[in-house]
Amino acid sequence: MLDILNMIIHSISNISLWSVVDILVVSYIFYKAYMLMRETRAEQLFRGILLIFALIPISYILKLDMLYFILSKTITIGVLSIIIIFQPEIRRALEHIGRSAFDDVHLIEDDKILERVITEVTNAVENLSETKTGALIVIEQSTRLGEVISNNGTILDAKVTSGLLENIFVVNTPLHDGATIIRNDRILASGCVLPLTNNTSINKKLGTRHRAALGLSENSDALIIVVSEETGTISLAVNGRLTRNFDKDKLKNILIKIMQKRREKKVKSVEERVKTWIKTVRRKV
Ligand SMILES: Nc1ncnc2c1ncn2[C@@H]1O[C@H](COP(=O)(O)OP(=O)(O)OP(=O)(O)O)[C@@H](O)[C@H]1O
Repeated sequence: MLDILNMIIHSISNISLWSVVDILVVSYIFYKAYMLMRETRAEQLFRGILLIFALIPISYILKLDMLYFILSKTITIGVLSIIIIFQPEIRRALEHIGRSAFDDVHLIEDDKILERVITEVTNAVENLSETKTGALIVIEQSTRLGEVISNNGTILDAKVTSGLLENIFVVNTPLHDGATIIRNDRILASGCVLPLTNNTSINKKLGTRHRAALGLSENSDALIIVVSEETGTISLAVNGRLTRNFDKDKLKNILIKIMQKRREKKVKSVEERVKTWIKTVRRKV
């Protein structure tokens, strides 16, 4: 016991300033990773890994050779298995980091243009709902959806008008199947295949159109509007949540609000970055 105590005291007395910085950086990364995984199925697994990480040095210090051997091997094999099992979560986390690290390019800056685009979209949605024409409309924000578009999508690059949107979804026309994607004030592509959600708690009556909307909202910050072919119900999927029973005005207000908020967040973060940069330069001069 005295040996162990001596070893701990010796190790602590050998800690340098760089080791402290190292520990702080690693702790910060672990904290951020935990925050990203919170409330996902990876959370419990992450806790398990932390426990194993904590037990490895303890088993080493206490000379529990068998336990130490098993735990260290578990970590090596475990890391590989985690990458395979949690590929969607890891991808989402990396996209999230990428999104906050780089400037957003697909946000409508001008309020008049934003209002016009959303008015055209919501007018179309109202008419599609009245005629019970199934539709899936994606409004891109900062997550680039190029990969989704290249999945069978047909590039249109046309001005957003309610007439064109309604026309796209007319049954038995070539582009009515799949999603239509709007980038800025342009209808970028139609007939796009979206990723389906794995969420098992979604209403069993909802089919693949709604599942596709929810799936994309889990993987991006896009706003996805669904018009049900069966009931004409208007739904909106945002950030992994599907909200149903919108009318035109409610939909218009919420879309404008979310898009303006996203833009303010961007302006703020750019301002903050510039301010920090100026402060650093001043300090150095
Ligand atoms: N992965 C996908 N990406 C884009 N669109 C899809 C995808 N899967 C299905 N769809 C669209 O949804 C249509 C099928 O809708 P389905 O009836 O299964 O969905 P639903 O959620 O019950 O909607 P509705 O209430 O309109 O019937 C397809 O014809 C296609 O246009």
